[in-house]
Amino acid sequence: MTTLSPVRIGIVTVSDRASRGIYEDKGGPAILEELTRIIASPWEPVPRVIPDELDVIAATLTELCDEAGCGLVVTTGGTGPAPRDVTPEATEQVCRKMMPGFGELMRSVSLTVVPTAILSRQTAGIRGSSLIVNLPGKPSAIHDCLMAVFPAIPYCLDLIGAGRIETDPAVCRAFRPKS
Ligand SMILES: Nc1ncnc2c1ncn2[C@@H]1O[C@H](COP(=O)(O)OP(=O)(O)OP(=O)(O)O)[C@@H](O)[C@H]1O
Ligand SMILES: Nc1nc2c(c(=O)[nH]1)N[C@H]1C(S)=C(S)[C@@H](COP(=O)(O)O)O[C@H]1N2
Repeated sequence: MTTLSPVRIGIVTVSDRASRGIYEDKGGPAILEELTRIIASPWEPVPRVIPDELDVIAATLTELCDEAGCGLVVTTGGTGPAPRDVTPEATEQVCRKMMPGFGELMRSVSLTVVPTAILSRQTAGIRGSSLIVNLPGKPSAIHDCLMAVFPAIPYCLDLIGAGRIETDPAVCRAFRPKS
C-alpha cells in the first residue's frame, strides 16, 4: 500500500467585508467542508481571508503556490462585474497557463441554479505545479461549482506534478483517463 503525503490546499476568501470582520466569513468554511467531504486522501488546508485588492490577491496566490507549497488553491469572491471584483485579473496575473474550461463548466452548471451566474468571470489557471480555481462569493455557489469541476481536478494535479489526491467515490468520482 502506498502512503500519500498530504497535499496542501489554499483556501482564499476574497471579501472586503469578511476581511474587515463586518460579517463572518462563510465562504472559507464552506470550501473546507466541501473538500473534507470530497477528498479521501491526506490533505491540509491553508486558509487566508483578504480584501478585494489586486496586489494583495496576487501576492497571496503567489505565496500559497511558491512558499506554502499548495498544489491546489481555491478562491471565493471577487469574480463579478463590480469595480472592486478583481480575483480573475489577479489569477491571470500570476498564472502562466489559463484553464478556461473550469469557468465555462462552473458557469454552465450555475446557470441551472441562478440566471445571474452569467455575471461571474470565474476562471482557473496553473502557476508552476499549482492549480488555482476561482469560485463565486456566494457561499451557496461553492457546492455547485466544486462538485461540477472536482472530477477533473485530481488528474490535472497529476499532470502538473502537484501531488496525488484520491476522492471518496460515494461523493465525487475522480476521472483519470490513463489509469
Ligand atoms: N465570505 C463570505 N462570507 C459570507 N457571505 C459572503 C461572503 N462573500 C460573499 N458573501 C455574500 O454573498 C453576497 C454576494 O457576494 P459578493 O462577493 O458579490 O459580495 P460583495 O458585496 O462584493 O462582498 P464584499 O463587499 O465583502 O467584498 C454578499 O453580499 C454576501 O451576502
Ligand atoms: N452557483 C452560483 N453561481 C453564482 C451565484 C450563485 O448564487 N450561485 N451568484 C452569481 C452572482 S449574483 C454574481 S454577481 C457572480 C459573481 O459573484 P462574486 O463577485 O461574489 O464572485 O457569481 C454568480 N455565480
